[in-house]
Amino acid sequence: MLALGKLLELTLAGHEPAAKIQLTSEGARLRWLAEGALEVTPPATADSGLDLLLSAGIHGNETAPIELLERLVQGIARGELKPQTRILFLLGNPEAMRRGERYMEQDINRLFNGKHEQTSGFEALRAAELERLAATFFSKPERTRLHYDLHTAIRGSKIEQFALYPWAEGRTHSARELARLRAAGIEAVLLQNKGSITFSSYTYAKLGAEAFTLELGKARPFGQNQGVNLDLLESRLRSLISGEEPEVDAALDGLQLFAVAREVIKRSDEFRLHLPADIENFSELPQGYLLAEDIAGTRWIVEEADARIIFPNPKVKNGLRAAILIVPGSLPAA
Ligand SMILES: O=C(O)CCC(=O)N[C@@H](CCC(=O)O)C(=O)O
Ligand SMILES: [Zn+2]
Repeated sequence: MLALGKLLELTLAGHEPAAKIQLTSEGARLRWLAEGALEVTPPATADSGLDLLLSAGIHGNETAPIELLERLVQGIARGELKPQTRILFLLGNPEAMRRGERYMEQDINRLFNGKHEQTSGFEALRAAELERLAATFFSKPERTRLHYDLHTAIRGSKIEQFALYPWAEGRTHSARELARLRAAGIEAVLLQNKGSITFSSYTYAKLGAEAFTLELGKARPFGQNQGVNLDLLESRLRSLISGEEPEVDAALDGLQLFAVAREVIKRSDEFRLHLPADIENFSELPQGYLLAEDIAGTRWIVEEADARIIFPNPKVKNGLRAAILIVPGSLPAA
């Protein structure tokens, strides 16, 4: 196997490879761009016109998606997986990956869309670098741009694999992309209705990519991901990469759609979230339920019918999202 196929090993060891460019026997080019960043260019005669950004490890302890990207990189480096797409593999937060932590000082996934300019430190620099790498990768005109930012969640979930679809002014959510996700095993999609500071929001809003955060199960350490079944996603990614994607059924085939009702923002150290510690994502909350309390008598009461909760986390820093209240959603009529 080509040495650059060991992207995860290189990244965990903090090693810069001596040879930055290697070619597979079929003529695909692997180029190491920076720590945790590998670009794959197919032979010109086999280029389908798709630019595919696959990122994982934006949160360092979310290892199942990192292991998935590792299998894809190794498949390409061994010549088993023959790319017909340009691909950028990004391992988001190498230092946090080495330590098995979600982040070191700051959550990188709250530092995009310019947020990194308002702060300093390792993660701010890395967010700026990730934006640069993505912007350069997606700078070629007249190509199709697709970004999957792969994550696992802190807690269990009533819906195991789901996606968050960013929002941007003047753009509509694509039914075809939703069908593609459904075919990859995604069971539900949360349609965002305002801009955000996550990586997928950046590539969607600023770089014109179709972009998604994918939540693929519960976060566990390296080597302990037997409970996270990524077979369907991996098989669809392989077929996308090799230019053999099966026809995507236009029907969404049971895909559940949700909309954001409200983001619960933690304002102070007095913030209290009134949920059991082991509550699962997508748990339903009754109308009238006192969800949270914060400084100066602020009370978050569930007013929406059929509301559910995702990503409840009272430990986030003040000013950040401590939960999302969601309701059933739909695509606007075509
Ligand atoms: O389990 C949790 O509470 C968080 C899981 C996670 O890291 N989710 C992403 C979602 C990103 C998005 O909103 O698109 C995050 O919080 O960064
Ligand atoms: Zn994550």
